Amino acid sequence: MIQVRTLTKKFGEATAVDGIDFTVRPGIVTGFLGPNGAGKSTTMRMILGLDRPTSGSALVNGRRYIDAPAPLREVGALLEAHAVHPGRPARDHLRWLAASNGLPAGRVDAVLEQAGLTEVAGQRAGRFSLGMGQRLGIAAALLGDPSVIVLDEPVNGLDPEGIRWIRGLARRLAAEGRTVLISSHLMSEMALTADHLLVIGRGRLLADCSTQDFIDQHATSYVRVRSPQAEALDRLLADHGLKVTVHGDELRVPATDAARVGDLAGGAGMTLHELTLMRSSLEDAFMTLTADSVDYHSQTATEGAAA
Ligand SMILES: Nc1ncnc2c1ncn2[C@@H]1O[C@H](COP(=O)(O)OP(=O)(O)OP(=O)(O)O)[C@@H](O)[C@H]1O
Repeated sequence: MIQVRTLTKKFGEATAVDGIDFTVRPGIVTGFLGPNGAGKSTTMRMILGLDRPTSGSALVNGRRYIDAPAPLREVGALLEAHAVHPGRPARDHLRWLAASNGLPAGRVDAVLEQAGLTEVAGQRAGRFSLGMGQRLGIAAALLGDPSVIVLDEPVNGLDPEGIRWIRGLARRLAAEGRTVLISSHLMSEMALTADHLLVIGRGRLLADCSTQDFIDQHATSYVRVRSPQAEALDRLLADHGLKVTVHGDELRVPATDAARVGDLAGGAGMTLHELTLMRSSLEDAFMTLTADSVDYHSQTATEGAAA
């Protein structure tokens, strides 16, 4: 597992990561979510020993990554910028990595297969599309059969098929009992991929909970009611203890009260023109949560949209 304790990183006066604490557990996919510049990459780089913490610690399986005797067997990582010699065929790139890290050559074909690159293994990496390049980066991350996998924005720039592939792979790796940490700035993508969410904004941890809890807590829902007798209906619902709010020509009641609204209106002979369950999207919930932590954000309203 990964344990991060009061981890802080300052670049001069600027604090990129501000005393965060979290634990990433095995067997599930943990999503590391935050707007641009929130501190995701810096945190991941500290986990991987590429940046030195200003204070605090980041431990992988109980020790610092740089103290691991065989790092590639312990942690497989895909960072945003990965160095691949453009003239070298994909298979040779992986062979070189395996040899220089004392890993068995047999792993190369195994990870090519896992990444769906067997057919193109002889092609030069420089000719690869973005999606194939990401697959090669992931193949390299899996070379040491690591128990911990860290992927920084793996779906960035990928087409829907590539995104679905990453999602499936992450879930398979977690189901094998591995610890999987994936960063993203896309809430909707993480909601589909991650079991657990760590939400970060301006270097601070804003949420550390299961994806389901996040949805339950942050994605609000209500029932939209329209009726030509709105005023009378408002009084009727309020008389029966329903919490009604009026927004222009619509009434809103809690999501659980849809059937009661229908029953009460029907019983009183009132006409309904609409009875719709409305959900604010998770993206809205994420933007609301991180609104104060975004460096530059547009002024457009994020009013709840229908699911
Ligand atoms: N080497 C560096 N020197 C100075 N500032 C840095 C450095 N690396 C990151 N920062 C700053 O630290 C903050 C966090 O950056 P980081 O890259 O960790 O964010 P992020 O959440 O990964 O965002 P993104 O999705 O845009 O990559 C940003 O304000 C960034 O400008």
